[in-house]
Amino acid sequence: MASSSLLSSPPPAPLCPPLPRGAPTLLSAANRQPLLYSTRPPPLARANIQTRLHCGDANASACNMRFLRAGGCKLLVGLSSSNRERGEALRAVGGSNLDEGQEEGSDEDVEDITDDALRATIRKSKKVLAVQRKLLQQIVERRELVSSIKDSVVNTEQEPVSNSWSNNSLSDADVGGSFSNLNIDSTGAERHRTYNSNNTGSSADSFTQSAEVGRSESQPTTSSEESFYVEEEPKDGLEVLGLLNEVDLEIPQSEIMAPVLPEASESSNVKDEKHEDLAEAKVVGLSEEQEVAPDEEYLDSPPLAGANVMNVIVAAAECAPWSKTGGLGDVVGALPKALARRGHRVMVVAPRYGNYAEAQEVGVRKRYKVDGQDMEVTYFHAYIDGVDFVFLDSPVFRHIGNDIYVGKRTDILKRMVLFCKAAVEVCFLVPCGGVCYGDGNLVFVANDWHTALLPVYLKAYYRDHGLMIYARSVLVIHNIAYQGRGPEDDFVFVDLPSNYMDLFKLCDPVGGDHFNIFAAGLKTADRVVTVSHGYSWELKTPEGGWGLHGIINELDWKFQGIVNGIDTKDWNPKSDVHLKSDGYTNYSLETLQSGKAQCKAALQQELGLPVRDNIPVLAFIGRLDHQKGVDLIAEAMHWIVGQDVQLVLLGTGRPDLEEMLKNFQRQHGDNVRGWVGFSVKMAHRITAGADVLLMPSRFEPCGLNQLYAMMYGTVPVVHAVGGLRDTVHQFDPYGETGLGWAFERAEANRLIDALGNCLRTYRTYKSSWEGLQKRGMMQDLSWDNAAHRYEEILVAAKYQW
Ligand SMILES: Nc1ncnc2c1ncn2[C@@H]1O[C@H](COP(=O)(O)OP(=O)(O)O[C@H]2O[C@H](CO)[C@@H](O)[C@H](O)[C@H]2O)[C@@H](O)[C@H]1O
Repeated sequence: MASSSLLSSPPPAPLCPPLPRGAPTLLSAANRQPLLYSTRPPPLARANIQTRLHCGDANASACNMRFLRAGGCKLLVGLSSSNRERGEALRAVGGSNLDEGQEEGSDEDVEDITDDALRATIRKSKKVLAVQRKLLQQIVERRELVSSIKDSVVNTEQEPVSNSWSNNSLSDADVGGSFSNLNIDSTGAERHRTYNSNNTGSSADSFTQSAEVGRSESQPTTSSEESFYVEEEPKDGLEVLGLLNEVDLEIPQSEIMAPVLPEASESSNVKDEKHEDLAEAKVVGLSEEQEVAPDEEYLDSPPLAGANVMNVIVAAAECAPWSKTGGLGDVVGALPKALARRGHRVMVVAPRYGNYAEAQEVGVRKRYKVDGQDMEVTYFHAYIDGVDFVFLDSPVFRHIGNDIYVGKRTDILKRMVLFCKAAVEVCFLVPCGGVCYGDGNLVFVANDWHTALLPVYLKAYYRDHGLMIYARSVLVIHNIAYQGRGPEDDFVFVDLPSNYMDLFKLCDPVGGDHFNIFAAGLKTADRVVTVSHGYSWELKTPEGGWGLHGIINELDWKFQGIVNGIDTKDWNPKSDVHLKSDGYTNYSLETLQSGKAQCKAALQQELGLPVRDNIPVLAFIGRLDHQKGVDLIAEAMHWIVGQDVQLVLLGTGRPDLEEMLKNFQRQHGDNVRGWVGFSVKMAHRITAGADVLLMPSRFEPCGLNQLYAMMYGTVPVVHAVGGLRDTVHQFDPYGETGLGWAFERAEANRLIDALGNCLRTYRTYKSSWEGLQKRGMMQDLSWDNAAHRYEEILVAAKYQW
């Protein structure tokens, strides 16, 4: 067994010298301020990060402190001289987190600072307390409402004639329906909670939910126990106020414990404060003069990860919108934002393939050895939608653009070696918002074979040496067909001790004895995820596991499927930026018929097809390769062109398939368009303008296009495999249920059967068609559900030893 040979071998020397924990090692070129890390992982993200600043330049220091305050840090301010300007600068940052640590500053300065700091802290605390008070009020009001509802129900049963409900025109649905309870999907998994904002006041469920906001998880929901909370209020209040009176201005617990994200914009700050406030909501008694009008904005905060808040670093070869060749880029561009919305501190690390306007150089440089050559990496950073995007710049990545996997096998391998070596250290090197992530409470999320070396490096360079022992790794399988296979000699490139070779060795009928990067990553990661339930099952079969099924079966205990979500900001017909010109229009469920008809006409016009509203427009979007089954469409072409339909294909990939697309257009110019290329704009426009999306994929780990299609009222016809089986439920004309057509075998005649039924429904059964469209659009396909599932995996990894 690979693992036993690893254990019996002497620990290999670290190839990249690890950074000693707790040492002030990292200097940002811009600021050159040593950053100290906490030596124990805090219970919550960044709970006890301390940073010591030496204030040379007043404005720079103030600026740094803004960052640090936004990052929830406790500042220990070292004053190197006293002057008015510096005092002003310090006041400008609010100073609520200022601490002692005056090395040479005058008492006057310090008093000013501490006064301001005290005032700011009190102001902030008042705001927090006001929100908490409002929450309690809501709890009480809703409890009263619920008990009055219960009374009414009892009265109804006792006095059927004088029914108080009928007076209020409230049905049963009104009582429990404002909060749609946990939706259970076909696998029995919890899907989502949704609130009906118009009706929260009358919902028992919404009452429970609101009450939970102000409680720790273990706290019960019965009314007697709720009153227990109320009785506890004064004690909490005293605790909070006591904190304010402490001379050394320790940060109030509410600030320390809350997940806080670095400052980027006003709006994100407001959101962060909301998180703080609600996460730590405890009720305190306030005197009249202490009362502050609660800010309504604080109250509609999304659910938090609570005590599960972690530091998460997502590493991937591509990240939309900066780099994307397919679904991996989409996932890496969107999932981190959903995790950040839950309160985690989240970073995405990706190579910098071009000049990205949003990202600024952070001034840190580091050299790594790859194949005996020194390669320098510089780091660029942008903070967007609550996520730190860190791009690694090196000549080997530069100017690749979207041709991410260009070059020889060994060139790609070396790029990924460099990327993974640098990515595993990014938590020490890049001061996001002024503070590095550090290695406490940290989990890396690696994606596909390109970053499967990251869990291996984490182990070989660090954990085997007693370093980064609290950091964990999760590996996500987006597509097992690409594994980073090569001859065993490739091992020299990955720069690992020889006893690690066992992890990479694989023998299968396809590759014989070979070197396999995905295999090593799967064995080393603390948890493994794949992107749908269907695919998680298929991966364990010889047909679906592509040689890795044996390993996947062995690691079943740490393996799970989570269906991808979609970025509902990017892919939303209501707001899609690509539908704002050239005759296209945004539309919603309410304007579906007119909006979609307009988009269809605009698409036909843009592609030079006859503009006809009664002809069904079929579409295919995807990589042109064996996986996507575009050749099945080719086989069915003779039938398709006889159906009075229009067909639009957008794709790039294998040259022979690209040529095939061009030929389709040449041969059937009146009805078929084959667009060879990669165009995000066209992908959006086709999704909006088409009536039907074809996805005859031979295998499909999850598939995003069918999800996008359903969001846009475009009905999918798919091969029932992997994530397509999970997400496209077969239309049942009798029950008027289902979302599209899913055929059982990847064969042209099956595709023809399914498409035939689909076209018949489109032409003959208009109301059924509309039902299909609407059911698709009404689903909650957002990443928020999946992010919750990922969070469970991250926490499981955290407690994995
Ligand atoms: N020519 C073109 N022009 C513009 N856009 C194009 C395009 N070709 C493809 N795209 C876009 O690329 C994405 C493709 O995503 P998919 O999930 O369908 O497939 P992919 O196989 O790349 O992803 C892999 O990873 C994802 C994420 O986990 C899994 O869903 C999937 O099953 C797995 O194969 C979509 O956003 C699509 O619009």
